[in-house]
Amino acid sequence: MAAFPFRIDARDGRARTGMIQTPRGEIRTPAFMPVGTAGTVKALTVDQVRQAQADIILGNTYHLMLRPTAERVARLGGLHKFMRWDGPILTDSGGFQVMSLSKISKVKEEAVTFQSHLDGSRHVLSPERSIEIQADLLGSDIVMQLDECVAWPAEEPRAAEGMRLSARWAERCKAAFGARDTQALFGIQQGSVYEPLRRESAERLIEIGFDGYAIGGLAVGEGHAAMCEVLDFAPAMLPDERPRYLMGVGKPIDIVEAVARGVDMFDCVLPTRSGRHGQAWTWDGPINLKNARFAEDEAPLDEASPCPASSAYSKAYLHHLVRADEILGQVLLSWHNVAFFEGLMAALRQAIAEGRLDAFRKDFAARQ
Ligand SMILES: CNc1nc2cc3c(=O)[nH]c(N)nc3c(CCN)c2[nH]1
Repeated sequence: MAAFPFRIDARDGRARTGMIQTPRGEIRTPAFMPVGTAGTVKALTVDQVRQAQADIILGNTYHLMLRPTAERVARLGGLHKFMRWDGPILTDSGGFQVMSLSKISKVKEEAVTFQSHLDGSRHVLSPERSIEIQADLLGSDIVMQLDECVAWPAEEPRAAEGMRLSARWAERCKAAFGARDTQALFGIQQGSVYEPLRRESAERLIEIGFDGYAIGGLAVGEGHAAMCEVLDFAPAMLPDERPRYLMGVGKPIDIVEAVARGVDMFDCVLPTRSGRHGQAWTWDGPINLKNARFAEDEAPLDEASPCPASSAYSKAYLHHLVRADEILGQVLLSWHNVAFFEGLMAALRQAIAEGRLDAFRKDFAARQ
């Protein structure tokens, strides 16, 4: 197991900024990972994703094992070659997607069994199979353990049951992963909103030993305030010297507040999904280009941005594309949004390096 070097260059309160060194390139932290679920960051070429300043993207075991199958991706040279992304890729392990997407699924000690949401075919995903898919077949750089993300709200006994199953699966994933030294394996903390469960989960993961530690079980409907309450104690339970990844987060304000509480890595479909529906994220909050007020607005979304989608096209043109349901509208807004999220991460890294994160947080919250 390779504990990729993680250099922390500066701290501001509980926030950290630094860099994770991987065989396929550096990851500047705090980092945002655009989601490339089925081998594509939807509507964008890998060159546009790179130009938007993303260092790492996320792939999904669940989707790729169903289509085109992990074996086919392997026969075609692995996920990096298949999709032409030459930077680091983190893959999620599939359990969360089974619960949120597949029609029928059963969670047992041995494995999760489920029916494909595409054609109803039956599949089995065990901790060992998830590791094989991610590490051997897709060729992921950062592999996630298979876990059970319990639906919210969960009573404490149910949350404890899911957290303990995830801890047992963590053990099996570590054993299946073995001594690979060019790939990393991350554990996932569970325990819902309960501090004692979050602590037990963290202690069990640290006992097993991982290259990085994710905070799972959040951004599942609890809302910003409840998520921040958990983040007031959960990240600090995880090793200070390893990367901490908050899964599925989130809106810009969620990211800002989680960075301030010690989180280093994020992923969310929001920039691309909202872009496909006409929404653009800006420093003054989200806007929807469908709105008539943009019909003759000649200004770009952000003229200071290095991303052409943000600085070279008028809002009037984007309004037209969205109203006409033109594919280019989805492309340009997805591209702008990913660039905006990466610009937010760059601003956070700089604020931490200069010791002015609190001022940044106040200004940002006031403008959203
Ligand atoms: C959108 N909200 C959200 N919450 C998550 C929790 C987990 C979680 O608890 N475990 C895993 N494996 N993935 C999660 C994901 C998927 C991240 N791409 C989540 N997404």
